[in-house]
Amino acid sequence: MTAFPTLDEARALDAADPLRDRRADFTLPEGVIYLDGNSLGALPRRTAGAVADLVTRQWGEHLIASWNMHGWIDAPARLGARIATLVGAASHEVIVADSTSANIFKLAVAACRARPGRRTILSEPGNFPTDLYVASGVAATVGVELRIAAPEALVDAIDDDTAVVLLTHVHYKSGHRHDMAAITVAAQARGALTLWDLSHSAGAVAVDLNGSNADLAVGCGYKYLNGGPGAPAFLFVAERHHGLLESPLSGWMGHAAPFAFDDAYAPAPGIRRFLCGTPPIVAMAALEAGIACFDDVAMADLEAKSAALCDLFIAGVESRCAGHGFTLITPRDAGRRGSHVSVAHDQAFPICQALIAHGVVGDFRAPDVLRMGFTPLYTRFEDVWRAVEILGDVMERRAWDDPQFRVRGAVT
Ligand SMILES: Cc1ncc(COP(=O)(O)O)c(C=O)c1O
Ligand SMILES: Nc1c(O)cccc1C(=O)C[C@H](N)C(=O)O
Repeated sequence: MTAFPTLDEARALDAADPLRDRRADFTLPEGVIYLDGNSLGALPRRTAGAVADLVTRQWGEHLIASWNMHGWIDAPARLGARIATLVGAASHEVIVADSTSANIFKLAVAACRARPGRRTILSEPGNFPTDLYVASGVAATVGVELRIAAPEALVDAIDDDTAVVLLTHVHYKSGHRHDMAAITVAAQARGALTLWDLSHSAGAVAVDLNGSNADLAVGCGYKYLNGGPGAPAFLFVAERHHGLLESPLSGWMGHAAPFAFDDAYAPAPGIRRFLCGTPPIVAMAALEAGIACFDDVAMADLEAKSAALCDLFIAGVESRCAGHGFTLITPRDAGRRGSHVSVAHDQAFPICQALIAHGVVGDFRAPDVLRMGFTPLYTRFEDVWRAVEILGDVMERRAWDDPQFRVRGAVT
């Protein structure tokens, strides 16, 4: 077990952190330790100005001319190119569009149709619900079956009937990170395609889609990319599949020449064919501001800080909170996890609520998981240290054992 440092030692880690100045790019409320950036990223300082400029000057003054004048029409590809640098893709392989759920649908249908005769989509139990729900919808749409295999049995479950392997790279609950390269090799050896959900990886850990020879990927804009609630998502299609895979949502923005207004659909030659309708430009402006927070950030620094923050929290729970019934469910090996740490506890819900009341915002995931997200751009080592102290205090005083902390809202 790594030793838990003193507060001064945690502060020394912050002083030596190459990303220490990045926190100033965000608005974080006073007195709150925000450990939920893996669900909703914090507000970048530049976002309000960027959105205000878009609304008042671009929309308000330049109106429809802004599609050309302010590059609105290019926003999906421009933002995609920026995200590409965070996930190890080429700039023309990523585009911003729709929601993660809708993008899973588009790419999974396209993948199944690109593997005719194959009868299964393979995923894992406990994958993020939307991935499984959309996969069953895709299965019904294209006439295949959704097959579920436990993580340790996944590779062996890939066979000549598998059209696509749909996995979340970093598991939303446990934080477990799949070996993208190894699973991709195994899938491709059997002729299957891989579709990775990067919602909990992009902007949190180093992702190397092309280094892993991945086929397809999707991811969220509102978590580590800081695009704001409901931000548009992104999708990746490896260049070798461009021109071969077709979107089932053949909207006009994915047409080769949208402004030719032809009756017949002809898909754009590259990644743009995976657009459907008009991009949400106001939300795009917020996402662009969020992604700009990664300018000049080395992915290696991000990955190293994520690992160190998670290690610190694990060490803290296991020393300061020992004997209080927590079970670590996140891998200890930094290479096998993302940027959040989860512990199981039979009172996880009220403990989470008590922590929030004491200024530490993490989240609860049913049935018994307390999840803490460590966003490398703005979480300090001191924050993790204090969060552990407060958790220890909440447990010692049984502060969680209060009826007010058992009240559940619609969103947990
Ligand atoms: C792994 C994963 N995929 C997808 C989503 C969400 O998709 P959507 O933005 O379509 O709601 C989330 C979080 O909500 C997630 O954790
Ligand atoms: N997308 C969310 C929402 O609309 C409301 C509340 C939470 C979310 C989330 O993003 C949940 C998140 N994907 C998770 O990993 O649990």
